[in-house]
Amino acid sequence: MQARRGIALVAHDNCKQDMVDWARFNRRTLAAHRLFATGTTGGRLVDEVGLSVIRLRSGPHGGDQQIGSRIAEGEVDLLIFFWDPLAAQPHEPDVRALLRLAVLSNIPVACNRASADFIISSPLLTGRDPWAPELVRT
Ligand SMILES: O=C(CO)COP(=O)(O)O
Repeated sequence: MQARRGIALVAHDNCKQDMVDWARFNRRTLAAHRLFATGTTGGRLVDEVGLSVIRLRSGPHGGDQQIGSRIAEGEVDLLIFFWDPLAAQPHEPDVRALLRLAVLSNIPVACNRASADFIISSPLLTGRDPWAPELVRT
């Protein structure tokens, strides 16, 4: 049984469908952890994926800063943040501050699906031992 981790999920508007699809695919693993999300992202994860999520404010209204404070308090162990590289955000300073704090706190951060796939398949999250005898081909 894996330890229950705090996972923060955040996506900018053009990336929200990606986040929903990714979370749906990884629903079982995610559901075993304590999930935090910014407002709109969290709403979609609750409504469309059926996950239980601690919803904070919407990003432009302070949600990124709230996630940052949860990181500073040690409640968030990893951040999945699908930020949009093609659109300017009105709350860009908050986005930068969140990413800065995540790096400073040395928690894993995934900013796209490929990285998120690596992190979510970690034995630290799945509880599956990759060297378990039944998984090792001889
Ligand atoms: O803006 C965001 C992250 O910077 C995300 O906020 P929402 O999930 O409320 O759209």
